[in-house]
Amino acid sequence: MDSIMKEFEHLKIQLEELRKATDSFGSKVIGAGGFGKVYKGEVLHSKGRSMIAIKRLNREFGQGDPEFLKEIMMLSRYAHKNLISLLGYCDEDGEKILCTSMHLMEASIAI
Ligand SMILES: Nc1ncnc2c1ncn2[C@@H]1O[C@H](COP(=O)(O)OP(=O)(O)OP(=O)(O)O)[C@@H](O)[C@H]1O
Repeated sequence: MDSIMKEFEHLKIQLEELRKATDSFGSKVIGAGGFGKVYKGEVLHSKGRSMIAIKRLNREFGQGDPEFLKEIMMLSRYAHKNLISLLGYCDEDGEKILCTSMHLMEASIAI
C-alpha cells in the first residue's frame, strides 16, 4: 500500500489542519455513509483554500485500508464538473480521511 500511496503524496493534508477545520471532529457533520461521518470545513488543499467535504473512516463501520485506497484511486481518476473530485487525504495517527469537493446540492443545504 505504501508504494501506491507515493503516487498521491502531493494530496496529503495534515491531520492538524482537518482537526482545526472541524472543531476536532466535534461538529460540522453534514452526513454519514458506509465509510463513517462526513464533515464540512474550510481547508488548505491541493487546489487552494475552500470549504470541502471531509470523510473520516470509522473502522467500526467495517471499512479498512483497501476501501480507503480504492476510493482515493477512483476519485482521483475522474475529473468532471458534475462529479466530486478528490482534493486531498489524510493518513496519519491511525486516521484515514478523504477530502473532496463539496457536492453543490448538499452544500447549499448544509452551509
Ligand atoms: N462531497 C460531498 N459534498 C457534500 N456532502 C457530502 C459529500 N460527500 C458526502 N456528503 C454527505 O455525506 C453523506 C454520506 O456520504 P458518503 O459518500 O459517505 O456515503 P455513501 O453514499 O453511503 O457512500 P459510501 O458507502 O462510499 O461511504 C451523503 O449522503 C451526503 O449527505
